[in-house]
Amino acid sequence: MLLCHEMFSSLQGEGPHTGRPAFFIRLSGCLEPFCPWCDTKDAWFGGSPASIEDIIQKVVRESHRFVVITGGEPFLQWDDGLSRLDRELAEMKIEVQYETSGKVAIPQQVRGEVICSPKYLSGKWHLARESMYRADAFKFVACRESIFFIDAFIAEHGIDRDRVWLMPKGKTRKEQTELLQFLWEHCVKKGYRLSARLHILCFDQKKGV
Ligand SMILES: Nc1nc2[nH]cc(C(=O)O)c2c(=O)[nH]1
Ligand code: SF4
Ligand SMILES: [Mg+2]
Repeated sequence: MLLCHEMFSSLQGEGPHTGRPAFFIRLSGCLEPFCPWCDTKDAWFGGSPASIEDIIQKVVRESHRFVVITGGEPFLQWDDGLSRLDRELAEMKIEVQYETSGKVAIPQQVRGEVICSPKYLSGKWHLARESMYRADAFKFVACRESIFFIDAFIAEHGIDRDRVWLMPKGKTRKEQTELLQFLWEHCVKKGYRLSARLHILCFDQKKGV
């Protein structure tokens, strides 16, 4: 069983697969330190139990070949069923992408693609050491105030810049658009990539998209 906050079909709004149709599984539960800008606070606690069979049936019914597993922090439930879901979707040749903060160690044996979005809070980064080695790409929620710390983190860890996406901080279309030009100019300077949060540009503050 997995504790699930919501499941929905939408477009992947963030990172390397932006614009791609996807089935989203938002698992419940996150851990401290919580991010004040979090747009999924409702997923921090609680959730409804869903069996792996039910989840797979939903993916099949919606005919999706691409599944995004997010949260909350999805890897909190790795040993409670997520490892089985990961294996079964891989066996069905359904592509899986994880969205994680990396605050809990990303399991080294995970088969899906892992997009890690490290969090800078109270003057430090909150990333498990193992997460650094397993992440396939890094996505940073950025704004004018945090850009210095993000650059320093990327340089310190020698992260390949082709694996770095900057994404504007902000829950509304207005906040997003105000940052895009600044972030793009910074990406050009540093050799990073830019990601909008396309679902917010498309749907603004609508839930479940
Ligand atoms: N459309 C859409 N794309 C997303 N990519 C990552 C999301 C997330 O909440 O982790 C997300 C989300 O919530 N919606
Ligand atoms: S790690 Fe993600 S889900 Fe958890 S509080 Fe931060 S933004 Fe929200
Ligand atoms: Mg989201």
